[in-house]
Amino acid sequence: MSKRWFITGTDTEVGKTVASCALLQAANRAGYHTAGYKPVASGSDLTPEGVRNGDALALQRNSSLELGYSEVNPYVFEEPTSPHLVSRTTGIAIERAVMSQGLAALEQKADWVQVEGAGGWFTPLSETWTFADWVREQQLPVILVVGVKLGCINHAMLTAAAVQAAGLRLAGWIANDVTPPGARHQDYLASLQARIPAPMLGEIPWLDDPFTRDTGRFLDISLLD
Ligand SMILES: Nc1ncnc2c1ncn2[C@@H]1O[C@H](COP(=O)(O)OP(=O)(O)OP(=O)(O)O)[C@@H](O)[C@H]1O
Ligand SMILES: C[C@H](N)[C@H](N)CCCCCC(=O)O
Ligand SMILES: [Mg+2]
Repeated sequence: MSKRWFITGTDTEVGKTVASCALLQAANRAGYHTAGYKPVASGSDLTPEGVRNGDALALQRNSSLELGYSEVNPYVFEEPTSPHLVSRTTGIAIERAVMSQGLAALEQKADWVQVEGAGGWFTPLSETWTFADWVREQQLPVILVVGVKLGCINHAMLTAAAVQAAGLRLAGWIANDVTPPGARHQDYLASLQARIPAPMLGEIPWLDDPFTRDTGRFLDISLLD
């Protein structure tokens, strides 16, 4: 049985991909055969190889297994907006079955599969369902990435409450420093630690090059057991 995780965040642009790459690096170091998965990506570029999303490419690069692009990212949209909107505009319906088949295929190959969502917990995938509905269907344990800044305590508590209301396990959370530490930084961390009902796996500092550095060392994945 593979270990499976769903990586959500307190918002879009809070470091889910940075933290996902760090988690993959930590799992690689622990000897897992890892695969990253970005089922739905919006905000992508047309390249000679086809439409490519930066998150998916980063997950592909940091997976220990050699994975084809479409294995990592079945739904790729160019416009950087909410998936339900770009799905409507392009006429390409996002189907749960396709998302689930992609996950099942990676589970055949990898013993550690990490799924990155899009935006925050309730990002809509159509007029009638959200990413959270699929996570619930899949019964994935959730890891929450908190972009540490003013406002994140409320967003973290709302997300933790929603995950628990869905009957899912909040397995851990990661503090990601999206700015240089300000005067209240330690107070924010302590406030989050006191309120998020899951272990803090680590803190990723503010870095010049968060995608090219060895960031796995900032996380303790043994806390996920
Ligand atoms: N620890 C960090 N240090 C410096 N910059 C960071 C850090 N974490 C994230 N960033 C910057 O913040 C931006 C957003 O990060 P990232 O792409 O990981 O967010 P995301 O939550 O995955 O966004 P999306 O919702 O689009 O998937 C990136 O430009 C990244 O370089
Ligand atoms: C384009 C962006 N970077 C993400 N890929 C998608 C964010 C969806 C947010 C939906 C919302 O809550 O408004
Ligand atoms: Mg991302």
